[in-house]
Amino acid sequence: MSTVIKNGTIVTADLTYKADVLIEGGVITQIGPDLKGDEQLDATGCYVMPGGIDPHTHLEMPFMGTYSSDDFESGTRAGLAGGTTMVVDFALPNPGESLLDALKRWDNKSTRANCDYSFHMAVTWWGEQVFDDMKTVIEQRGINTFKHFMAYKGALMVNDDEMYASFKRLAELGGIALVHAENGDVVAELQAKLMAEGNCGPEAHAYSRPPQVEGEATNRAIMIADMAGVPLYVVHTSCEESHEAIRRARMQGKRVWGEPLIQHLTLDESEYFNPDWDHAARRVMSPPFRNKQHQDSLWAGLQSGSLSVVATDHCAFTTEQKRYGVGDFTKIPNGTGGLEDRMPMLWTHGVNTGRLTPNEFVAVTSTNIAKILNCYPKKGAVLVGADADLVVWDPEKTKTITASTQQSSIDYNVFEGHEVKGLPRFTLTRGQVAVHDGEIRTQEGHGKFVAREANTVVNKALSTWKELTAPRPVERSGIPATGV
Ligand SMILES: NC(=O)NCCC(=O)O
Ligand SMILES: [Zn+2]
Ligand SMILES: [Zn+2]
Repeated sequence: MSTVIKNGTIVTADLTYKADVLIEGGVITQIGPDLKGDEQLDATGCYVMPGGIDPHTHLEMPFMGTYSSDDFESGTRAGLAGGTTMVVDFALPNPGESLLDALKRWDNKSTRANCDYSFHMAVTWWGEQVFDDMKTVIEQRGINTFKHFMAYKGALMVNDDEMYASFKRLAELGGIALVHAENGDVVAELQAKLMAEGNCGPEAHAYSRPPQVEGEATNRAIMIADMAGVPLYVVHTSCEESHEAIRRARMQGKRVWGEPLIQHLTLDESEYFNPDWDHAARRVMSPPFRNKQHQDSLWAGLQSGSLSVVATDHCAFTTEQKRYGVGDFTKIPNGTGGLEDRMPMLWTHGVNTGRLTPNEFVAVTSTNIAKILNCYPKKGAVLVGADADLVVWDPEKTKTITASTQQSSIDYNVFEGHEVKGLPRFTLTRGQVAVHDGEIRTQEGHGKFVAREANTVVNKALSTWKELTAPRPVERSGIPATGV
């Protein structure tokens, strides 16, 4: 069966033009005028864009004594409802667990996905087993991205020596390092101090994680990555201090990318001062929301290209789960949702305000990350041969975000009450219509794993440069070289 999207305007990261799109067998087979298909989708007045890719989700994640509430079924359904057609989740090994055993658990959970997905592998401890497993994960499982938590001391955090060892191994294998950049030692001290002083509420979560802890860790990760010779992707960049480090590194030619979240772009720290404990705790995430100056910095980064991708870090906990931290903010499970809202919120606050062009919107929600992760143009493109992961975007469609109509399984929405203008008319996952003019038609289990090869063009360029500039002994006549 074929499907044709008619009368729309195609918007990619670099082009805008009128054409129909024909889809057969889940892929785009023709782009041009007057195409015909068995099923017709009317895109009059709409943009036809690559579906969103959210490179940062935690679905059914074991964390802080519980599991995040959206699983691969509800999470990907939420994504599709908002125009996202691929998610990348983090496989987290327990201490001492092999990377491959952790992946088996993620394989089992992801069988329920409604859209395509991939995994990043987390390095949560270091040893010979991890060193060996990394090669298998890259070469046999098609995962080229490895995350390192510089925070969550006593749980997921790795130290500098572990991080350097892992980064060097990644450089050797052609992988990409990811970091959650916060100084976990300083955060732990600040948490203890605040609690001892009677600062126990959700606002203290923000006090315990000032921009400096993020700026310091981002700088450190950039320098360690540079010494190891590995490309670096900094997740959830929330503040000027971290952005500044990324911006400077990029200007120096270092291979570094930054990923702001839609939450940090559109919500601010005043949420934590809300007199309602539940309201504030529901917004506890790391890094915390910041002030307007930091938000302006993030927007400017997207405009200028010093920041590359907008994600969600979707990690949704119910109010009941958040209440584990009543009386002790350090026990509030960290995380917020956003999968359904990322694209409409970014369009509303980015494109409708003139901060982003529609093409830049496509770049930061889909194409840039597809290139970084090495799944372009299968994903992130409107091209013949690409997967038909598409969103037919109606720039006139409006709604007020509310938990009562959302797909996510939690009982609130951090964007509750926000008006958005710009929403999907249709969302297609490999050619299958998952959202049809407001009606959800997702199919559990439709999603397939997207394998991604290592040794991307960026890896190759960086290793060529590092080889060229490697320290070399100076040949001196009459003095024999020694050493092992
Ligand atoms: N971000 C957050 O608060 N929770 C999810 C885990 C992480 O990414 O740090
Ligand atoms: Zn994180
Ligand atoms: Zn995360």
